[in-house]
Amino acid sequence: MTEQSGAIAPQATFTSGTPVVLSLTDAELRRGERVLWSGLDLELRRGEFIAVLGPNGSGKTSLLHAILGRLPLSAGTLLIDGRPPRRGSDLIGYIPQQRAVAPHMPLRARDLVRLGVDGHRWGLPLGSRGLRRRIDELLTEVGAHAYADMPLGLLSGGEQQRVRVAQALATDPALLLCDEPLLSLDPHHQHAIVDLLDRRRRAHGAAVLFVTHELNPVLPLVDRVLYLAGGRFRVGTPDEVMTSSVLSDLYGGPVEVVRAHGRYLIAGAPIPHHPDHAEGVQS
Ligand SMILES: Nc1ncnc2c1ncn2[C@@H]1O[C@H](COP(=O)(O)OP(=O)(O)OP(=O)(O)O)[C@@H](O)[C@H]1O
Repeated sequence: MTEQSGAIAPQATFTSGTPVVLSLTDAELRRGERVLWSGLDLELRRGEFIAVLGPNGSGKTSLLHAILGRLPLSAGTLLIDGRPPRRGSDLIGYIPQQRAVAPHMPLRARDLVRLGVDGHRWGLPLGSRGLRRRIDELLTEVGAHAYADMPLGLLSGGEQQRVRVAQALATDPALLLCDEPLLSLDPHHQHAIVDLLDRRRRAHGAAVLFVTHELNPVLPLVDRVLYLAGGRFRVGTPDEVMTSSVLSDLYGGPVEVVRAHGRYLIAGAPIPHHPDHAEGVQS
């Protein structure tokens, strides 16, 4: 059984009158012959935080790619701020899954953030002084200014992740898509990244769709959970979804969920191997 931490109750930053940023209606996504999920109805409002959980291959990253306009739905509709998705939208900030950066790669932290600032810009480019100021502001916001001129490949995983967050915030997005941003970070760095995202959500009303295998580190922020498994899904508050009966139903086998001290302890989900998990245990 694995233990996941998180003790504070989430404080809603949105109401039913808050604008909807993302809406999926009767959405289906296929990859090849396989239906990853279907019949998905989901609305995400400004300031709302949804954790996306599910075993390997259940279609979590593919959902983000559909929202980014990289993968078309096979059925249903997907709207971002009322319009169909398109690549490079200023409305979306994206923190992709971490990949190793070669130490000799000449890209500095500020270069990566610059891609976020002017890679999206349609209008007049920022003057070089304005551009530098904006990049400095973003790096300062995430506490990464000290290593602005360091090659990315020489930064630690946690430092790189801060820089990726700065890049994702560059256009002041209404929607943040985060693909396992806490992977391989120690609890201190996990907390720092979660805190950055939460501050942005509260100060700017960004909605967050957060793909993760570990719910507890973000539990204080989570308004709802979208759990994908075996081509099916459940959406609801953590207490509605993270139950033995819901997860046993989704997995088609016995799963035990215990809530203790504001944490979920889960055992028995029949998942394929994942590097971050003990066998047979799932968040
Ligand atoms: N380019 C592709 N062409 C065809 N199938 C693909 C492609 N990329 C991914 N898939 C398949 O789509 C399925 C869903 O992949 P996806 O990466 O969305 O899952 P995931 O839930 O994010 O998994 P993980 O937890 O391992 O990151 C997988 O079975 C995968 O093999």
